Amino acid sequence: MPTDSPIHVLIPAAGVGQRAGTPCPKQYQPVAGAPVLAHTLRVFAPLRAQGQLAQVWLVVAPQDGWLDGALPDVDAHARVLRCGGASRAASVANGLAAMRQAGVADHAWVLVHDAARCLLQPAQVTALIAAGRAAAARGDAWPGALLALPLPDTLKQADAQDRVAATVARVDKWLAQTPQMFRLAELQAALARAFDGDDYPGVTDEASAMEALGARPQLVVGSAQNLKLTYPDDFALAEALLQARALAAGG
Ligand SMILES: Nc1ccn([C@@H]2O[C@H](COP(=O)(O)OP(=O)(O)OP(=O)(O)O)[C@@H](O)[C@H]2O)c(=O)n1
Ligand SMILES: C[C@](O)(CO)[C@H](O)COP(=O)(O)O
Repeated sequence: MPTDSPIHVLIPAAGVGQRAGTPCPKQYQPVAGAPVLAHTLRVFAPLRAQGQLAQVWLVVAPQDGWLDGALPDVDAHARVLRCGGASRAASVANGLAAMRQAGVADHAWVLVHDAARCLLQPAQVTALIAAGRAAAARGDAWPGALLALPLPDTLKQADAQDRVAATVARVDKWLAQTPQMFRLAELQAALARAFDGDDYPGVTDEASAMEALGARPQLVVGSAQNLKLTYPDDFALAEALLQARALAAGG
């Protein structure tokens, strides 16, 4: 299979953001002057303009009533798929099926990226793409790669009462981030294999589904700034980081 297959981005954005406690689904919450999702889409714009990316696909919930108001120009940045599912994995699986129906090749690369990680930077995407292609070029079975962060803190294992049961060696532990890069048909097959008729138990990211097939995706050092906005405090941090970047860029 060609290592230089077209590269697509798939952004699952069909969650409700329950833990964030925002008045709207967190991907539509304004941060530093724009909805979280607008910042996320903006990361991929220069890569598309340079021809590194073929298309960005955005998965929202079928009943989403926020997108058109929050991002009236979304069609300029992404093809919108209103096929979100009950879980992140279901939204990704539905998005992949829609991409294939739309004619995207089986061997195309797909970079799955959380809408809620709006602090990703284009250089990290470029590094990930290089690692994914290198995995294919060296002949890895089910080649792929993901951004991740070596664990920066001491890791504790808890007992049922939240007391420390053990200190776990952290030298080989990483925190998975997104984007995660795999070939479309291989990721689709991995998710189909994980489906139990209702949901995708144990599939908390794309790599976990691929690992169950036997894949050994390449870990690529991301950044602590590539955080997933999950809890209320995360929004103030994102606001500060985005404003600092705008200032540094002279904006
Ligand atoms: N059914 C779902 C659930 C999540 N996501 C997306 O997957 C990403 C990561 O998920 P998470 O941070 O857990 O988002 P939510 O599910 O919205 O958050 P919560 O679990 O707090 O409700 C988000 O961009 C979210 O919109 C999705 O597309 N479809
Ligand atoms: C995919 C992910 O962002 C990798 O860290 C994470 O697993 C998503 O978890 P969530 O609980 O669905 O937010």
